[in-house]
Parts: sequence; structure tokens; C-alpha cells
Amino acid sequence: MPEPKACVELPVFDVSQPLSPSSLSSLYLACTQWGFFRITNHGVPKHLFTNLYSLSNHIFSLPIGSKLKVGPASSLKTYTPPFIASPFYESLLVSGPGFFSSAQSSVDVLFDHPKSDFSEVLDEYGNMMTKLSKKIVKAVLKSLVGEDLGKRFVESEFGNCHGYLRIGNYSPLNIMKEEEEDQQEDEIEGLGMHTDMSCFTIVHQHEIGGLQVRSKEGKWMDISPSEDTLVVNVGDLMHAWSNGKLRSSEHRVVLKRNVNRFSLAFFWCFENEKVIFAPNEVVGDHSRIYKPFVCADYLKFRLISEKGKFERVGFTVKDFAGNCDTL
Ligand SMILES: O=C(O)CCC(=O)C(=O)O
Ligand SMILES: [Fe+2]
Repeated sequence: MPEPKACVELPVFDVSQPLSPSSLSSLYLACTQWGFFRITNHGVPKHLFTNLYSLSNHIFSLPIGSKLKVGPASSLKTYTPPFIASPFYESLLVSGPGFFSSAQSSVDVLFDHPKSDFSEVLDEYGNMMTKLSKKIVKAVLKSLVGEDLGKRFVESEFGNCHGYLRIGNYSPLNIMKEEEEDQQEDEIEGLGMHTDMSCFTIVHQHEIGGLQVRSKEGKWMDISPSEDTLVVNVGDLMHAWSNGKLRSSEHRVVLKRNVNRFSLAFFWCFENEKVIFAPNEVVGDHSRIYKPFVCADYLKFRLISEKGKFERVGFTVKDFAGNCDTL
């Protein structure tokens, strides 16, 4: 018998105003317990999501041969086809801080005629996510180390962060009948269990839901779709920078047969050359659990592990920089 479904109740924070002391405590608790929370009054108008999805749909509907012109073997490498991360998942990458020119460089290759509507919408969305990410970093640091120290770290540690957006299209269409006749479950994995390589990720999930977080006990919990909120999660870089205090939780996406799903995942990351080393004020009396490491080296380590389809034993920051007994 399939297990009954469980849904996690994530706290919701209104980011249009400063958080009260009690909200800051619950933000800290959410980051340590779940590594996930929601934000509301984020300022992204509904029509922007609608536009973004319809313009992205236009791109994902192109023939695979066209999309591969910006695929992994091309010089741009902005398109990831199905069968690399998952057979039902394809994605398009748009990087900041110049979201317009990043989107436009893909569009110029994908379409024969000049077209800038996609890049304009992406620019607007990317800039909004950048502002939100800065707000989130500020609030979480305040909840972690207090206002004064938080403000200092925002500048000294997070001042050179950058963001990139991954537009995801999940299409588990017409495949099941032949391949999975014997399977009774009506849900299939769209994106396998992983942690994010970011400081924070901001996700807009489509109304059909499917995002799940793994509890500390190892149980998969649904993060229900909610029209007015965005989902935020802590990534590996923030986990390491906070000496493991903030949780970078494993999560995945499950799909319903024959139902297409879109999502927008915005990753806010340290600059490539940054050495990630939890400040003494964050470590406090605890023992240090991560060795210092260069951000780009960790990203490289993850890419190699993923290409090997996770066959290597270690593929998270714990395996990369954990067991800090030399300091
Ligand atoms: O599609 C989603 O809802 C989340 C995607 C995700 O977890 C990721 O891209 O890292
Ligand atoms: Fe993720």
C-alpha cells in the first residue's frame, strides 16, 4: 500500500516590511529545521509569471534539433535536454547580472527572426529575484547573528553574490504506457533527490505542485503550490558558511502522469573565487565542521559527480569539505 501523503506547513514571511523579532525567530527555526520557507508580498505581478511561462513554452516547443543549438555541446550551453538530469526534464539557463543579454544570446541562436520579448521579461524577473535575494540574505543573517553583525556580513561576505535562473519544463507525456505498465504508483520522479549548490534558491512552482522536501527523519513531504507565495530554500554554500547551522535539505520533484509542469528556480550564489569559511562569530563555541574551500572548486566537484550519475560515494558539501579535524 502506498504511504499516505504528508504535507509540510512552511512558515510564510511578508518581505514587504521588516520582520518582527518573533518572525526572525521563526525564520531561523525554519532555516534550521526544514531549510525551507515561503515569502509573500514579493512584488512579482501575476502577469509576469504568465508571460514568462508562455514565452518559455514557445522555446520548449521548438524541435529538439533547434534547442540543441544552445545545448551542452554548443558554446552557450544554456539548454539542458531531457536525459541529462532526468528523462522528463529540460531546462534553460539565464544568468545575471545582465539577464537581458544572457537571455538574448540564446534567443538569437534559437530564432531566425529578431525577437526581444522573452529577454525583456527575463530581465524584469531576474532583477526582481536579485532584489529579493538580497532581502532574504539580510533577514536570515539578522536572524542568525543579530542586526549589527548581520549588516556587516551582508557587505563583507555576500556583497559579490550573483544570481542565475533555471527555467524548468517537465513533460512526462505519453511515455508511461509502454515503459511502466507494471508500476502502480501514479507519481513519477521528475527531478531526483538533490541539494542546491546555491546560498539560497527562490522557486516559483506551477499550480500543480510536485516539489517535495525530505524531513530529518527521511520522509518525503509535499510543498503544496500556493499562488501568492514563492518557496525559498537554503543551499549548500549557505549551509557551509553557517557551519552547518542552516540546513540545505534534500528535495526532489514528483510528476503526475501526462501533466506538464513548469518551474522557475533562481539560484543566489557566492562569486566563483570566494573562499567559504564560516566566520568565528557564526561558529561560536561549536566545533568547526567544514574546511575552507573555494566556491568554484565545489561547483566543479558537483558537476563531475553528477555526470557520473552520482555513482561516486560523495556528492554534497559534507563529502567535499566535511570532517574538519585539521583546524
Ligand atoms: O522545479 C522545482 O520546483 C524545483 C527545481 C529544483 O529543485 C532545482 O532546479 O534545483
Ligand atoms: Fe533544487
